[in-house]
Amino acid sequence: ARTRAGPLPPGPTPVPVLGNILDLTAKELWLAATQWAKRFGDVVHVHVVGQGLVFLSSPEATMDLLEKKGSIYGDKPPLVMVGELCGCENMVAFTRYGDVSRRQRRLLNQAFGTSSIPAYHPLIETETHGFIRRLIADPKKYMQQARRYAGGLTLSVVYGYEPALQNDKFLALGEESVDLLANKIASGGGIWPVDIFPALKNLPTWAPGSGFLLKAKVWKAKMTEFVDVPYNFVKASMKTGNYVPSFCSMLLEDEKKCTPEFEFDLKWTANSMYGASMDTTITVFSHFLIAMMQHPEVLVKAQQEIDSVVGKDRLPTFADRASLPYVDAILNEVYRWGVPVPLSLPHRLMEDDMYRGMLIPKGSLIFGNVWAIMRDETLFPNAAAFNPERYMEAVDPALARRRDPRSYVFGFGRRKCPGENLVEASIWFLLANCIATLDISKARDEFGNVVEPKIDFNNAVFRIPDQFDCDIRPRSQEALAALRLAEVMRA
Ligand code: HEM
Repeated sequence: ARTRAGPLPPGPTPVPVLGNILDLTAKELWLAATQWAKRFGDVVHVHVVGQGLVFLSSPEATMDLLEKKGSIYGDKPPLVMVGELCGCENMVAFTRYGDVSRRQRRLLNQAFGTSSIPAYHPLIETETHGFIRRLIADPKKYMQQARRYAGGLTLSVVYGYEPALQNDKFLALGEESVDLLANKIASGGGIWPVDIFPALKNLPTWAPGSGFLLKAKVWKAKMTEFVDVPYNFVKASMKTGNYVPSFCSMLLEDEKKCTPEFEFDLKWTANSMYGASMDTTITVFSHFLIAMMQHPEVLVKAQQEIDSVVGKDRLPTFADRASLPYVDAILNEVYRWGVPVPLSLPHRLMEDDMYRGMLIPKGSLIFGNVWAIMRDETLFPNAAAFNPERYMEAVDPALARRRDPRSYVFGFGRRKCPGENLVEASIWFLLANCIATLDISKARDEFGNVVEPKIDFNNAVFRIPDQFDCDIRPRSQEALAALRLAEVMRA
């Protein structure tokens, strides 16, 4: 048993009753959290209406707590509305730490461990080249195209489902469910009045204020449909023997294992990946576009690297990766500079814990402040600048690990992003092929004047920029021919 002794970690002075709720309404909360870290240190405690929040803003603190003590820092908060009422309690990102979450992680590790990733390479190639072709055809709609790419890649990797070119029904269902989840069910961190006053869930549906119960019923039906429909598609296509290998088919192959419990875990785990891959992928891609627009010299240097290693008559493949260090440096710097999920996702602490003489109380929500670490001047001199050259210098392995953005941008410990290995392949391939085939620059107005892109962030969880102006066009006729050739060779 732990002793409840010691002061709480320092933090901004709470307002009576409301706690620090005023501090938390700030846009880009990670900026405020980083200011607190400068004033109070790398472990900051804040409370909101009785809920403790702890922000960890250094590699040491995230490592010591979220990683090394992962078994008590791996829970998620109980969410009555999101979990119980809307049926999302079995989505991987919301499952409480325990048997279900361990079984889900086992499935994910099996299907997305490093050794399984090459099996997905053909799917990644198809989806990426299709995306680039659509980008070239309609560059103004790059955001929409990126959503379609992220959704299509996930559907094909998870269910072996290749979306139709127009009005695909699974993509439409996916969009609707993700929108529901992100903007309705779990907006504002997923905290509803019923989470603070659980008795509200017993309100009769005629009572004033019970509207959320009716909403939950409709939303739950939609989420369940999105869990069942693509899963049933895999099962049906496996029966006919005509199917593309996928996360689900790989795990369903051994029929003896197919107990109802196994299938329940599998279909919820599969579904969780759609929402988890959408905004994250789009955020990373957007930061890549912004970086290339703002640093034409970086794009040119990477294009020269590809031209000299790969040549101009074909596109980069996974086999070229080791010979393209500058492309990898760009990938690193896009992760570091873009900081896709700046406060990661909160973990719930399961027991009182003592750290450097401070008490971190059971039930606190713990945020890894990835933003603060990625902007740490001692690790990254001139941290605000996009500069891939910083990853071209040789440094000792320990320092390389500390500066590797993958140690942070995919989250921490027992909840670390299970899609990391897949992303490592798919985003690398996307960047390398965009660099090989596209010119990306600031847009110009009708008089030919450069339009400075307006970059603004309005999402509470992802550092996803609002739509900005950007000029995307094919780099050359040769690049277009190489793209056509790659697609023909596959067909
Ligand atoms: C560049 C793209 C991506 C980034 C930056 C990213 C980042 C993250 C982060 C920061 C978390 C929270 C980890 C934590 O709580 O400590 C997370 C969780 C998760 N990610 Fe990703 N992710 C990406 C793509 C994907 C993809 C493609 C998939 C699936 C194929 C995926 C599946 C998941 C799942 C299921 C979780 C929940 C894990 C849990 O709570 O146990 N992610 N991701």
